[in-house]
Amino acid sequence: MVENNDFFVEAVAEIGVQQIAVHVESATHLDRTLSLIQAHGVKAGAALNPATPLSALAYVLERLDFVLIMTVNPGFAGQKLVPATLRKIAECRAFLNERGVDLPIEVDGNVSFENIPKMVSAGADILVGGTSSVFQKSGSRLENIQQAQKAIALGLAEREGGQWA
Ligand SMILES: O=C(CO)[C@@H](O)[C@H](O)COP(=O)(O)O
Repeated sequence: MVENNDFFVEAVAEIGVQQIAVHVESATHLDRTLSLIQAHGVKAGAALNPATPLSALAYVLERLDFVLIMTVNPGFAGQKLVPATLRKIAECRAFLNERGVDLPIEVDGNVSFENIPKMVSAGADILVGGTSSVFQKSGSRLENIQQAQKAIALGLAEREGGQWA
């Protein structure tokens, strides 16, 4: 999470990223910053901290390419999942569906092998692989990715079973 968003959008877009998420908590003019991101040909997302309600998305839905639900309070790696965020992922999917909006939901924070199935089952489509999975020290990068893929498959099967429906 950064402040001075527009400065970082310019700097990060220049290095050729595919998507940028801006925190609604640090955006003075969220709609303007999302437009700025898209003007660089980059996908624009709105990030919500764990305690920020989904209603913060209501008037930027038309601008969004994805939603980012923070599942820890941003700041550093190695934190424990904030439990309410699992429910929030499912509620975000319902919030979008109710408004006829089909956007991918990204999740960031303690995306571990244990949490991935729950996150995917709840509706997460994009996972940030940090120290809890892809960069976990106990396995090689390849082993970690394979384990993450198995966890994703489990979550997708649970999602189809309709646990959160
Ligand atoms: O930056 C953040 C949280 O502030 C995250 O992107 C973490 O870095 C993800 O890593 P783990 O939660 O898996 O340690």
